[in-house]
Amino acid sequence: MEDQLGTSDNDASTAKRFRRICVFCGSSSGRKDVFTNEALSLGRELVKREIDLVYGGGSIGLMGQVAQTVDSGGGNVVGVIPKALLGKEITGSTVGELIVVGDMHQRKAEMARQADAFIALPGGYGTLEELVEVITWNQLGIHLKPVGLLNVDGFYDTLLTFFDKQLEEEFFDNSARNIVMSANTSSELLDKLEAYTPAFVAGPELCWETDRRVPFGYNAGPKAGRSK
Ligand SMILES: C/C(=C\CNc1ncnc2c1ncn2[C@@H]1O[C@H](COP(=O)(O)O)[C@@H](O)[C@H]1O)CO
Repeated sequence: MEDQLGTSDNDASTAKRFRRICVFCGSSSGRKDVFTNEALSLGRELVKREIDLVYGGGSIGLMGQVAQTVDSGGGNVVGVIPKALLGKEITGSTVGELIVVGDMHQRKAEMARQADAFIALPGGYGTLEELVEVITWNQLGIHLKPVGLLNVDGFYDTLLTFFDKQLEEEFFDNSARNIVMSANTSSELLDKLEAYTPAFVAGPELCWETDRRVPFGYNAGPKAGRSK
C-alpha cells in the first residue's frame, strides 16, 4: 500500500522493514581508510538484507564506494543528482538508475520520497546539510522515517554531544532527540533503525511539497502527529 506521495507502507507487520534506504556521505573519502572500509561494509550489509540504495548519484568519494558495492553485490541503486553537478560529482561511469533533477531541493525531496530510512556516513558540509534537513523534516512531521548516524571511528561523537547539549538546554525535547540514532557498525545501526517506532499522536502535521497536512512514511495514519 502507498500513501499519497507514493511512499511505500512499510509497517512493522511486513517481514522486511525497509525496501530502500537513503545514504548521505562524503563526496570525498576522508583521511582514514576506516571511512572507506565502513562505506563498503554498509554497502555489503544493505545487499545482505536486500535493501536497495538511494543516494546522491555521484561516482566519487564515499558516495561512489557505497553505490558500487551495492551494485556489484546485485542490489538496486538509484542516484539522484542535480543537472549542474553532473560534471562535478560523476567521473567515468555510474551504477544503477540515475535521476537527473533541477536543483538541490528536488534532489533531497526525491531521495526522501524514495527512502524508508536515512543513514549518514562521514562526510563534509553537504552530508551535514542533508542529514540535518531530514532530521528537521521528521521533527516537523513531514516524514516519519528514522535517521541513523554511522559513527565510524567516533566521527560523529562531537555532533552527538552537541545534540545532547541542545536537548539539555531545552531547545527540543526527548522525542526530537530520539529521531537520531547512532551506532559504530552498519549491522548495529540497521538493527536500531528497524526497531525505531516514531512517537506520534493524533493531529495534523506539515507537508512541504503540497498544502496537504499529512506526513509521509511508514505507520503514517491520516491523522498522525508528533507527541510531546
Ligand atoms: C538547498 C541548497 C543547498 C543546500 N546544500 C546542499 N543540499 C543538498 N546536497 C548538498 C548540499 N551541499 C552539498 N550537497 C551534497 O552533499 C553531498 C556530500 O557533500 P560533502 O560536502 O562531500 O559531504 C554531495 O553530493 C553534495 O552535492 C541550494 O538550493
